[in-house]
Amino acid sequence: MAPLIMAGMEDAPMQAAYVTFLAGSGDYWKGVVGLAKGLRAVKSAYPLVVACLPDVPESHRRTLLDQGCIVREIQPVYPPESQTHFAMAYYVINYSKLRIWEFVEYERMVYLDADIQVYDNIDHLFDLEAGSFYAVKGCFCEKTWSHTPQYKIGYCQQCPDKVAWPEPPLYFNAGMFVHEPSLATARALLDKLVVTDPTPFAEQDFLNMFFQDVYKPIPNAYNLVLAMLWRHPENVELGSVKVVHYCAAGSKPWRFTGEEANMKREDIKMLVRKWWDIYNDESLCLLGYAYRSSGYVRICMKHYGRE
Ligand SMILES: O=c1ccn([C@@H]2O[C@H](COP(=O)(O)OP(=O)(O)O)[C@@H](O)[C@H]2O)c(=O)[nH]1
Ligand SMILES: OC[C@H]1O[C@H](O[C@@H]2[C@@H](O)[C@H](O)[C@@H](O)[C@H](O)[C@@H]2O)[C@H](O)[C@@H](O)[C@H]1O
Ligand SMILES: [Mn+2]
Repeated sequence: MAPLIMAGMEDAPMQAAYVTFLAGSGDYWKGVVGLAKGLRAVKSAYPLVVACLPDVPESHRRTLLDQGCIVREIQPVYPPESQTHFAMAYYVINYSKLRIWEFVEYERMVYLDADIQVYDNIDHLFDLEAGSFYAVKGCFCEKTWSHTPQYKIGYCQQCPDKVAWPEPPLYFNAGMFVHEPSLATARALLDKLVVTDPTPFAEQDFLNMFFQDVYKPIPNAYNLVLAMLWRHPENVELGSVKVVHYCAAGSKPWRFTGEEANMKREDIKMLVRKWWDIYNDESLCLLGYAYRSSGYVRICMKHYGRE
């Protein structure tokens, strides 16, 4: 039987949204505020959903609501007990990202880490063909990968011809990806997680394994992992980068000191300044932006003869 489609529903816009993840009472909320303002700056047509763990303070949630975010509390997801040492101890909380597959009010979501900024409109990602998992290929050259066989032989998928590696599966950075929420997928992820030993890159390793057969790489411009600037500068065209991922050690703009390795580079300092320009731009606050972009301001200015 043909699905019931109400008149006019056949061309209803797809329910889609950007989504990020916020945990703890630390300062990552500043990353989310920056991201919300950055998406407004590039005139994105989609909202930003924030999947918040219960430990995110009310004051931080209020700030995100004031920035027009849709705040959704999620319950934590923990990996099975193990002796695994994560590349970063706090990576254990990142498994909670898996909850975003439960946001089934959306057909399509673009996930962005809170330490990401969007500098060019990427709304077209929502129109990618359904059925695949889209993300940008990671890089194995940083010391954080020293536990892996590919690091030990100097293999990286960003320069696959440099050192031979027999048919490696492609591996994405899980700071940004396009996905399709589904309760069946959410269930399958959690069922698989309970029987999968944790590994150093936590949910990033797990997602790569789970979506290995449907993963489709998208260009580096959609998730510039900062280490690419010094590890594979030949693969980076800074002028055409759409999304910057401040994941290199010491590069989080809201706690930037410039002390860590590579943080005195001019391109890094420029990208951190760019992030702050957006974060500090009052015109991108929800209220200012809404009034300015609606007719409201024009009516007021006409009324007071200031148009
Ligand atoms: O204290 C924390 C640590 C991490 N995160 C979230 O988890 C994501 C992944 O952590 P992070 O970006 O630091 O990992 P990286 O990409 O730098 O390896 C962050 O972007 C945040 O969205 C958070 O909300 N609070
Ligand atoms: O929990 C594991 C994390 O793994 C990823 O971060 C890492 C990793 O990708 C390394 O490849 C890089 O060397 C490193 O810089 C980067 O921070 C994701 O960005 C993050 O969201 C999260 O999934
Ligand atoms: Mn990140």
